[in-house]
Amino acid sequence: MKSVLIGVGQAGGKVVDALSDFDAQNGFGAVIGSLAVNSARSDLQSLPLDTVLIGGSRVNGHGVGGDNELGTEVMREDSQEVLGAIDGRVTARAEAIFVVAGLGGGTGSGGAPFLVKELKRIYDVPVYGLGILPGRDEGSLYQVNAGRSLKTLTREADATLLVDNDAWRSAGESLESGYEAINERIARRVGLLLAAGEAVDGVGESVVDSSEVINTLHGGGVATLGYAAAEVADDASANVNVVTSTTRRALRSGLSLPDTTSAERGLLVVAGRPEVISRKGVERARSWMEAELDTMEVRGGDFPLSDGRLAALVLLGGVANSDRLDGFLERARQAAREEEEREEEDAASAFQEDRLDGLL
Ligand SMILES: Nc1nc2c(ncn2[C@@H]2O[C@H](COP(=O)(O)OP(=O)(O)OP(=O)(O)O)[C@@H](O)[C@H]2O)c(=O)[nH]1
Repeated sequence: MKSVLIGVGQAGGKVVDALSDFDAQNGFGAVIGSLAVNSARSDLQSLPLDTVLIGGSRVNGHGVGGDNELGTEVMREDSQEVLGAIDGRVTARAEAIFVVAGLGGGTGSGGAPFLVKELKRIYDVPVYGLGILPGRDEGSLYQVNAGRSLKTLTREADATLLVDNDAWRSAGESLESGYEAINERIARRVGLLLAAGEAVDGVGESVVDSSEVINTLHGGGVATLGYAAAEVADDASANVNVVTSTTRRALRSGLSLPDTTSAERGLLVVAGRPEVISRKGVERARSWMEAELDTMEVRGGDFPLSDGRLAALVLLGGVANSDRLDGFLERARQAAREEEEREEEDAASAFQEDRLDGLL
């Protein structure tokens, strides 16, 4: 799926960089344009991408410090410049635009939904959000910001693909030190999804194409992506169980939004050498996904690759049930309540002090 990637904020820029790099290194050609937008100059300087600095007159290149309302404001004020920079990149070849952001910060969480809305007014191609949810140990400001941002992003975007920052982190890997590794995993998985149907090695029997990705995301809401890979035998007939068990792992333990148990639509992409992909395995895996997700709409297709391993990539659109998402929303609500209580206490104590001042 020929895509233009726009990163907003620090995480957004780094993930777009990792994705563009993955696509270029593999020669897929699915990423046809990229741009990083931020209110922090230093974050932009370290990226090998075209960049736009926003909010210069407000925050002087220092970022918005987690203030997501300010993040929206600076994007609104400088939106013409951002849209101008995007304009030349969304050519007639573009099939989708992805706006990528960490939803817990200020610039990305506040700026991304506003930018999505503007892009949707201008372009006919779908505009998707790729949102990174804060891990469960991140502070309450991150949870509150992400809760608010998720609500607007899912309303504005054609679909919002969520990656929970705890999902693709290895055991023992701290979040800070693990960003690079997490970004590489995001790049590999999302990069393969975008590349499915693009530059492929050889001709498969039923090659997936971009319209299947678009149809799976069509209808909006939250989407999640799962991935697992395994070694394969050289003969497809010996790989029925490899396809089914890899698909099961992708869905049960490889999702970007873990513990998703039902969705409106699904897509199974099996990547590997065409001669080792078992058709029977793909059909069984697809039926299993339909039963597992409680939907009749699971598409399927191959992604011929010369890679020695076989990978299953599952995309779920219109996520209906996810314990992880529910857990996050509860954390965000709780953090918002605590923030409100703190604000009320601050206001009350200021009032008491004012009264005392007046009496003295
Ligand atoms: N996966 C991943 N998450 C990141 C990365 N950098 C930051 N995050 C997450 O993104 C959220 C913070 O968003 P940032 O992108 O740093 O913030 P920002 O949008 O630049 O906003 P301000 O810094 O407030 O101006 C937190 O939940 C972080 O855990 C990264 O490189 N990869």
